[in-house]
Amino acid sequence: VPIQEVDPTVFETRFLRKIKDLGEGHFGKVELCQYDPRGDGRGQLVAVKSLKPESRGQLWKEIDTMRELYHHNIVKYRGVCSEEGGRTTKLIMEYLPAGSLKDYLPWRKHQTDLKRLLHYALQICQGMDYLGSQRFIHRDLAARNVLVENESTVKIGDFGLTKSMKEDKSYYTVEEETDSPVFWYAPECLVDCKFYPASDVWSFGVTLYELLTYCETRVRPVNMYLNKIPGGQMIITRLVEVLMAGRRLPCPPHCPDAVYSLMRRCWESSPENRIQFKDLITELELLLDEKHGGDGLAV
Ligand SMILES: CCCn1cc(-c2nc(Nc3ccc(C(=O)NC)cc3)nc3[nH]ccc23)cn1
Repeated sequence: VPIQEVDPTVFETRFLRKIKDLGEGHFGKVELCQYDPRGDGRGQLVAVKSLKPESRGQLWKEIDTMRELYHHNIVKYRGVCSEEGGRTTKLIMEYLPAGSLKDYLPWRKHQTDLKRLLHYALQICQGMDYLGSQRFIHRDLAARNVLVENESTVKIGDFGLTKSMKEDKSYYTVEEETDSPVFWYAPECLVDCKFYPASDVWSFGVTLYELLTYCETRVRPVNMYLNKIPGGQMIITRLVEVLMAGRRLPCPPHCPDAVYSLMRRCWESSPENRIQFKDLITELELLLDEKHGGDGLAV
């Protein structure tokens, strides 16, 4: 009898055992499951993403996106699990035990020095530079979407809003208005609903701010912008006014000037003036480079 060829990317519902919820969003949810086809309790742990039925079409776009991405700093696609008749499909990914930067950093503040924060920043840029090279725009880069594999490796862990640019376009125009992460959005996204690769650089700048503040909720972007908006009533137009007036998130406590100036170069008003991921990689490597005796990090 010919050996039965098993496609390792096809997961059967009957062997998926739910262990706990990992994350919830407007999209749906991500659960920790054990995939145990042998039934010996030694199956692998996987992260399983399922969407609310109305956004099921979106999940297939996310699956097709993840299938094509291979990079050390992008969470690995494992496969799909289709319930009976493909009514509900689930995306199977590698499970990262330490959770997102938002789960991890506040608890590990004292074991995470500036050098390690910048190493995380470098890895995020490497993942994003690769994503851009595949002509994808992420549109939701934030600390909550960066997962921690271990204390030396982080990966971009969610592609729910990622879009590929049409061949003739150099940006993506938002059709549906989902409850968007406006505090990570560049002005052109808020005003014109246009997303350039440079829009992801803006979001990286906000993510770098989150890193340097260890994702402390007291100083998280929404609080910092809200107290800049008169009356605290947050309307997108108020946020746009604050940004158009040149206001930006403040330099985090103990953040070296060299690092804050990188953030500011991510927050140039016009997309074409912003630093690019490949240059952020160079700058971060310089700051991290021993040869410079870390003098670039003089606070
Ligand atoms: C980012 C928004 C969507 N999302 C993705 C995930 C996810 N989480 C994890 N691991 C994880 C998460 C949380 C915790 C925890 O203890 N929290 C208090 C521990 C481990 N591995 C993943 N692989 C692929 C996706 C994914 C969770 N939410």
